[in-house]
Amino acid sequence: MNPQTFSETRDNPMRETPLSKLGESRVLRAFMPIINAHNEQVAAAARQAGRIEPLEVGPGDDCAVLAEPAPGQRTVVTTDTLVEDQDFMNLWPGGIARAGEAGEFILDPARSSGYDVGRKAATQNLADVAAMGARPASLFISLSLPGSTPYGWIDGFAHGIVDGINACGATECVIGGGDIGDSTEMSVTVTALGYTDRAVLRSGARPGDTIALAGRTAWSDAGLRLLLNPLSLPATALLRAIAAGQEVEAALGAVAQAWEKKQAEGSSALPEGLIELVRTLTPEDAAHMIAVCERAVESQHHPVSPIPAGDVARQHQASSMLDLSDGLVKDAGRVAAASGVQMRLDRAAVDAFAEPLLPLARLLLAIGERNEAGESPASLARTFVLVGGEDHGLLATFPGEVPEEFVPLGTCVADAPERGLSAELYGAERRHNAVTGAAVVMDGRSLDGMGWEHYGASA
Ligand SMILES: Nc1ncnc2c1ncn2[C@@H]1O[C@H](COP(=O)(O)OP(=O)(O)OP(=O)(O)O)[C@@H](O)[C@H]1O
Ligand SMILES: Cc1ncc(C[n+]2csc(CCOP(=O)(O)O)c2C)c(N)n1
Ligand SMILES: [Mg+2]
Repeated sequence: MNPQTFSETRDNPMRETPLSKLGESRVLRAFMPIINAHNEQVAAAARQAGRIEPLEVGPGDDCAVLAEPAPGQRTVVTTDTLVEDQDFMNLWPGGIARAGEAGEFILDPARSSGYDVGRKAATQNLADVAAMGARPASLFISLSLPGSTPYGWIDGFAHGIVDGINACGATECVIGGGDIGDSTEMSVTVTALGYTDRAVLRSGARPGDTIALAGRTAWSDAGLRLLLNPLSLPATALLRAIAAGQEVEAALGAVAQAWEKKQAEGSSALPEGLIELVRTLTPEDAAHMIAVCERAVESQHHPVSPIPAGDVARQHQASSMLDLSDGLVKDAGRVAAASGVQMRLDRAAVDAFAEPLLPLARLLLAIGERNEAGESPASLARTFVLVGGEDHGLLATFPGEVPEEFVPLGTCVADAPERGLSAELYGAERRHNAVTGAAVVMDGRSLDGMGWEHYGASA
């Protein structure tokens, strides 16, 4: 997966040249046309639609000058940073095996390219803007990169930002400017601005509102787990061999040998669980499993947030909204805390999101993924849905009709009195509420505490 990334496949004579050999102004001279071409496209579309062009002054001066928003519009602003080895890796421990030309398997770990980082940086900031019920208007990009970074990385990054904007459907969003500077590690900070006539906050959810999700969840986390597990390489090589019709024992022999060669030291044997699993697979099963793996890794590298759904949610009177970056339970818990309600998730709806990930959960269990909730693929796939972050779907609550972009996931109920709501509001609900004081509940059990935590571990 993610084999030849954008910058690696493009014919660019400066591709391998380190930034330190080029200097800031030459880097910017090469980088800016990619940004300007995108801005020009957005401006042309605005002219054609009879809208005001978003940038009065684009990149090149001390500041950008943004066109005034329409009367009554509020400006929303957010910023987010991606750091090497915390949010992406230049070289991951695992990845998906590729087929070589002679039918052999290439067991090289995945790399995050500049293009991948650009896609992710754009999406995570656009999602925050959309989660306020706003339309993204502009991005500002700060790049801190070691001088050894090849120019191809930054060229790919610019294309990744532009493709990220387009893939998410943020059609009115321009790139207003940024900064580039030397650093010991790679880090990328994007600031995003957007406009709305009503900001949808986390604090507006009320008892009786329907909880619903637009876009994906769980996939990016499943992809992360594959990328972090070195055994994903021989495991996916086996799947490819079986999918291609190779006899299972022959495939096991060939992949075990290739994997042994690849490992300089340490244990190189294929896990028993993996051997057992692949012996049960038909070529069709293996083909399906590898397709699910590819989609998951693609979701980690290139998450796509349904940006227009943020505006739709606002128009459908969404009472609260946020993007899922840290996992359903953790992020729903933020709405619960801000709104003073309890979020009750519907098990069947959660399982419907988990179902397509079952083949990947089976594979991950076979290569040693720990699953505290039990050993079944179903419980691991459900865990991806509950704790998986970084797909940047939009989680909203609706007092009335749920727009078709959103899938219902549960209901807000009155909170326990000790968490802030009055006894009158809480009322009869208390008798049905098996877990008082919990923010997020499923099947009458508190799910609080699950999710991604910087400076901590993902539960
Ligand atoms: N260094 C900081 N200075 C000021 N405010 C901060 C700082 N770090 C975080 N915050 C604020 O804390 C809140 C939570 O930040 P966080 O980055 O978790 O946002 P989020 O939307 O929950 O996550 P994500 O950005 O992944 O969607 C935000 O309102 C943010 O503005
Ligand atoms: C190398 C590597 N390790 C771990 C992760 C997982 N991860 C990083 S940040 C985050 C939550 C959102 O963060 P923020 O709130 O800062 O947007 C998650 C789930 C990754 N992507 N890459
Ligand atoms: Mg957010």
